[in-house]
Amino acid sequence: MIAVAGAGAFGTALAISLASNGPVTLWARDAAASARMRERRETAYLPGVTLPAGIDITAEMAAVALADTVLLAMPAQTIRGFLEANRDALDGKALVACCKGIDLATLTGAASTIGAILPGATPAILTGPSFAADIARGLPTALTIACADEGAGHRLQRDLTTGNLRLYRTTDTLGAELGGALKNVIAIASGACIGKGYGASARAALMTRGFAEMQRLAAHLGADPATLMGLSGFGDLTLTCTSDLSRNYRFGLALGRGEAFDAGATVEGVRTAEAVAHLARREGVDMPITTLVAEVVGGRIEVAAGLGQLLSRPLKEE
Ligand SMILES: NC(=O)C1=CN([C@@H]2O[C@H](COP(=O)(O)OP(=O)(O)OC[C@H]3O[C@@H](n4cnc5c(N)ncnc54)[C@H](O)[C@@H]3O)[C@@H](O)[C@H]2O)C=CC1
Ligand SMILES: O=C(CO)COP(=O)(O)O
Repeated sequence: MIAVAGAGAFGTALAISLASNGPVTLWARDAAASARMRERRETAYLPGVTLPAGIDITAEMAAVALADTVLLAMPAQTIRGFLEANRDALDGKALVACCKGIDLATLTGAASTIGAILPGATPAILTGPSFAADIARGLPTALTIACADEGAGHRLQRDLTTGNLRLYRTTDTLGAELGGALKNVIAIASGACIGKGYGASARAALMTRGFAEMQRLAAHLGADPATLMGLSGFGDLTLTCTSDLSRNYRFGLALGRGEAFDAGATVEGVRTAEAVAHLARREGVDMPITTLVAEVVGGRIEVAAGLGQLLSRPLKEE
């Protein structure tokens, strides 16, 4: 039995896709929102999409406790608190983190966070190029399922593959969680680049050098370089840095244009930029683009001055 915890855009989209395989429980933390979704079979997160009958929408954690696999589809900064608050319901299960960010307090990704809080659980990561709006409409994509336990990884790959989601398997949870988190920061930089009017050539250069620093940090921390080259790294970076459907990219666009952005939107790259800037400094890894994004979103430097700093760095080998 599968449950999805978090009934925002992504959790609901995943539940819709999984419901084509069998019954799914979708847990929303807000009881009133849960009741509304159950009654109307729709959500403001996915306009125009009807929730299939196979999704059981609930605000009861007891319903989640019945599942053997729980997908965690909430913002990265909330995962730790959620796990701590629901230890009894979640321990011993396969917990598949679907968030893309680094925890600001611990500077770790979700698989490490799960392992630290619930030693009896099996941590896994589901990540890769996948806009909720696409998945909810049944459009196809391919994702990475990462689980250090090979047997559990095979089971998750089988159980979470659907008619529109093709899953590739790896045991490298570190590489998978880093790819998904780090690309959001580069997506903000890409949006700011376009918003400022620097053009597509500059964006391609930023994406490429951004990818170089993603790979540098991942290799330093012990991830498999091949993971970064796959769906969770290169694949998602490409999508998020080039599409208006990405909130991180659109947030960057607004920054570049000097416009305000929806304060309630989930823009993972903001806090992850700050977390990764700390991590890079602590580990002695050179990450100039991520560090500048942290400075820009923290309001300590303007986009134009940031680009000036990048261009005036000492010349080096590629
Ligand atoms: N929307 C998308 O296209 C995709 C999103 N993701 C990732 O999924 C994660 C969630 O994003 P979205 O669903 O898009 O965000 P969202 O803003 O649409 O929804 C967030 C959901 O998390 C819930 N939530 C917030 N704080 C919580 C807490 N403390 N405890 C429990 N639940 C809490 C909210 O009530 C809401 O239902 C993010 O890490 C994002 O990077 C990954 C792939 C695609
Ligand atoms: O991760 C995503 C697509 O794979 C979603 O990107 P945003 O969070 O920037 O909207």
